[in-house]
Amino acid sequence: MLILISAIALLTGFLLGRARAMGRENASVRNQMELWQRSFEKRFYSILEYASIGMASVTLGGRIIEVNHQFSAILDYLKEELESASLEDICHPDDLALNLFNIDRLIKRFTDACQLESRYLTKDGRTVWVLQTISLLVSDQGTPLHLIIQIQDITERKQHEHALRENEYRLRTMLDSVPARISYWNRELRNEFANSGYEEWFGFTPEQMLGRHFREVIGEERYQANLSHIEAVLRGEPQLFEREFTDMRGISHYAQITYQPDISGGQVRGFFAQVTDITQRRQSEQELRKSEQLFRNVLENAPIGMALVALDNHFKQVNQAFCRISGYTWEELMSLTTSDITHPDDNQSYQAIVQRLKDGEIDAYEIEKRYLHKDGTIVWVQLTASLLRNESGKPYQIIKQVQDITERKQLEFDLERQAHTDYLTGLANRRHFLELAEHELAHVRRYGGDLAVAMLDLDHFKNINDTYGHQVGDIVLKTLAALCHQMLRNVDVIGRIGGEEFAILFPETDMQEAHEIVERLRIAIARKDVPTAENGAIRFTASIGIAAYTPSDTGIDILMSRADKALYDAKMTGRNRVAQAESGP
Ligand SMILES: Nc1nc2c(ncn2[C@@H]2O[C@H](COP(=O)(O)OP(=O)(O)OP(=O)(O)O)[C@@H](O)[C@H]2O)c(=O)[nH]1
Repeated sequence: MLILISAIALLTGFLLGRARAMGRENASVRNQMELWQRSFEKRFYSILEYASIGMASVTLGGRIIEVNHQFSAILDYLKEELESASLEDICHPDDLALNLFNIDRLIKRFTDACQLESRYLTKDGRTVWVLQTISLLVSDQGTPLHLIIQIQDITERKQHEHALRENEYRLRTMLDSVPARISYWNRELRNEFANSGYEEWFGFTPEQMLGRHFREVIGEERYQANLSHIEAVLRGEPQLFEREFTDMRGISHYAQITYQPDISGGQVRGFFAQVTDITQRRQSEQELRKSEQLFRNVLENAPIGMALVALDNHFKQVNQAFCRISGYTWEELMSLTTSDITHPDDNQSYQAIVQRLKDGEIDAYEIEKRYLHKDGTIVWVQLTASLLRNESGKPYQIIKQVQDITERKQLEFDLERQAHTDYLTGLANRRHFLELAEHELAHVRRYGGDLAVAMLDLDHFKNINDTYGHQVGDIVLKTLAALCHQMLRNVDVIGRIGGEEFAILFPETDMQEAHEIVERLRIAIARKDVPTAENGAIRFTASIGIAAYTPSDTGIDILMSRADKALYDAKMTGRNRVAQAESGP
């Protein structure tokens, strides 16, 4: 009501003042005025009471005298509750001081009214943002009477503004944390946005970038270099290119640049620029290329064969040395697998070890194996294989290094043969014969079966030597070896165990069979002509003792010594004959 009265008082005061000034102050006018005053009173009362703006009449000391409906509605109070409250009760504590300061300025007449956004508290403590106008009501004499406070609820707008600011803040924080320079340029090439990345390279903060021309930011030279891309993006064509450049600190970078047009309604309004530092990527790409080149060079020029093989055994890459070793061309090998060139006898064991590698049981292996050269010959190789894994540790290829060791292998075989063989006759030497015989005896003792041994000694060999010479004696020895080879089975082992002493091992043979065989051999020997240069053909004979295995032959020496005894008997009973050993030691 006081607001109303105050407003009417102001208005009637104004009208009466005007009437006085016009010199027409008389009773009828005064009456008329009072009528107006009453009429206004009624109309303003309803207008102000139900105005959409909250209004309050407040004493100069801050006590609320009267509020309209909207004022109490905004603050969620009953009108009566507010009319006994003070400004301190409803102002937000953080805004109270400013409000009191402004009221003080009004009272001191430094200003007529003050408008500001301020926070109030509702009855239940909620914060309400209002647009607040405070004005001072003064008497005719100019004495301050009351304060009139008008408030408009702007909480929703403030919340939107706050949300917008939050979003902007988040977006900028996000864009500032992106490891790239991001900016927006309008058609006039003036900057409208830039993240903080530009400062490091070009020396401009995002704020300093705003409104600057593209040329000014990146410099004339770079601007000219990029002009064709700028023109293209302004035609609506997205751009992607790379540039090497030095930043303001003298550090050189390799950058990938994208320009994305901002098109609206078919018109290019501007473009987004994104500059990504790809220096490290470029360096690692270059290093990778270098190491790949190096690897290729090493592979190609390596003196040993090298091959990259897929897990399905297909060749993926081979060098010249590998082609030489295998006899196949690069193209041929690319359609072959390692099994295709592996000797069939080695393939099974080879595949087994490759499988262990693929299964991750082992990371590398080294073996000697046989390849089949394209021309069908056997190539012995020493092969070293290592598993290659991808970045996630999964096996994906095998790298193989292959050395041709055929010559070395041949030498080894020759040496081994020499170590086992009698140089004159080519038969097994004493040591090797004993090894084989011992092995055979162990087999029989374990699994059962027959085994016989014959000891053979040339008769009066000394006479042959003495009569025809040592050379003829050698020929006789070789002739005997050849005859044995000719007449005995492949499984029989023949050894020269002394000067003119020989031993023959007959696996799976009993005494009777052995006897028949050596008897035939004895006859053949006796009938064999040995041609000599000076004396025509000569003949020689041999005495043979045989022993068949019995369980009491616990070692080959026992079995052989029984055969030796029989040989002695054969010698003693006239030579050129076969004698059987008694069974048992
Ligand atoms: N030509 C030649 N003679 C050898 C070789 N090794 C041993 N002899 C000879 O073989 C002869 C063996 O003679 P003896 O042990 O007396 O036996 P033998 O003359 O055959 O008489 P019996 O065995 O009793 O029939 C010796 O004269 C040896 O020099 C050899 O490699 N070449």
